[in-house]
Amino acid sequence: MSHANAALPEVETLALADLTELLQRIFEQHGTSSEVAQVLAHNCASAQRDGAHSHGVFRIPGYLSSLASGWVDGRAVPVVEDVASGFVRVDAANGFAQPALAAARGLLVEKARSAGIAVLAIRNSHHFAALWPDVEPFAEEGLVALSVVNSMTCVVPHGAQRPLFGTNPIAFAAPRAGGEPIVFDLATSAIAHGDVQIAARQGQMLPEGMGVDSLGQPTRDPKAILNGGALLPFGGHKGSALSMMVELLSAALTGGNFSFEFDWSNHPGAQTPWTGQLLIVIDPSKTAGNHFASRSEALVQQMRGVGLQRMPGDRRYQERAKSLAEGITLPAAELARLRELASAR
Ligand SMILES: NC(=O)C1=CN([C@@H]2O[C@H](COP(=O)(O)OP(=O)(O)OC[C@H]3O[C@@H](n4cnc5c(N)ncnc54)[C@H](OP(=O)(O)O)[C@@H]3O)[C@@H](O)[C@H]2O)C=CC1
Ligand SMILES: O=C(O)C1=NCCCC1
Repeated sequence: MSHANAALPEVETLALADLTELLQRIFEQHGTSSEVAQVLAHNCASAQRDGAHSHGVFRIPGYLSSLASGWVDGRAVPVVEDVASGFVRVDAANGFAQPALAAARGLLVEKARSAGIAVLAIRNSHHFAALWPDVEPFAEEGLVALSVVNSMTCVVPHGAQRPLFGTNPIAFAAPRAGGEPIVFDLATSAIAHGDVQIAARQGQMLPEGMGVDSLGQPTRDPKAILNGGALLPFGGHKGSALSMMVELLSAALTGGNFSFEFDWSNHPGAQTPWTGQLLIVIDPSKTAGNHFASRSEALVQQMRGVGLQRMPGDRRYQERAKSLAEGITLPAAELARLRELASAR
């Protein structure tokens, strides 16, 4: 279905399953195994379905240029190790983080249910996506999940002069009795790198306080941030401390790279950070019996009761419901490019 309007670019609407299948073909055509293509396509289509514009199909060119550069292995087979009662370790073998998580997921859940808590340490991995798809499914199964991943040097630690940290998101998911899981997913930078790229492409200025130029001076110009400048942490020293924690948990604890440790200069086109990821999964029945979901619901109701209009996740769930009912709308030119990429090279 396509529709045009004199003032608006032509757009096309397609079903989630069709977008997923299209993305799977793209990945397969550009050097991934069909197993990896399936996981990445599902992840990327889910982000687009939920209106995550900086981490949906926007990311496809970056995935493909990284694959073409040889920086990441699209056919990597993750190696899962059962290291201790509450710990699972995965070497992603220089592949993407999501297939590594998929390979370890069953063991992780089994351990979380038996021990009450389990930790998954992924190393040697590339994460180029939104983080909430990694935690939300655990909450749908009644578990509480927290994940962190570090990215690439582009954030100046609070009080420092030069960038060191990545944009380092933290995602959390918890079950709730009266509705969709409570989920938040936030970069520890004042703005995600992807949103700076989108603003630069659209010729828009950023709000104050997001970044600095190459001389370390505050700027609202996304191009100045991307060309030699840097981002700032959110919330000054507080976001900076959280970003430091993400580096420690995602890299030092897993055996992955810190955001400043990898050098992709010999791989022109490389865009996927080669780092690590940590997930912690908790079975709330071990401490709260059957009460956790009703207690989290009570908290949500109290928050609504004091006037909260928007919970983290509300926007995504609304976008999701709309996409599932009406289909996913993309600019027709973008969809045409995706279809070209999906056809044989
Ligand atoms: N792989 C990687 O290395 C990286 C990935 N990312 C990804 O980038 C994405 C965007 O991150 P970021 O820009 O920080 O996200 P946002 O600032 O847009 O949102 C952060 C969280 O706050 C919620 N939220 C936003 N506005 C409000 C509001 N007014 N009231 C209540 N809740 C609100 C969002 O819910 P909702 O979703 O419903 O809007 C979301 O859970 C994330 O998915 C992240 O994982 C970022 C950095 C690096
Ligand atoms: O938006 C961001 O910030 C990032 N997203 C994917 C990985 C690199 C950083």
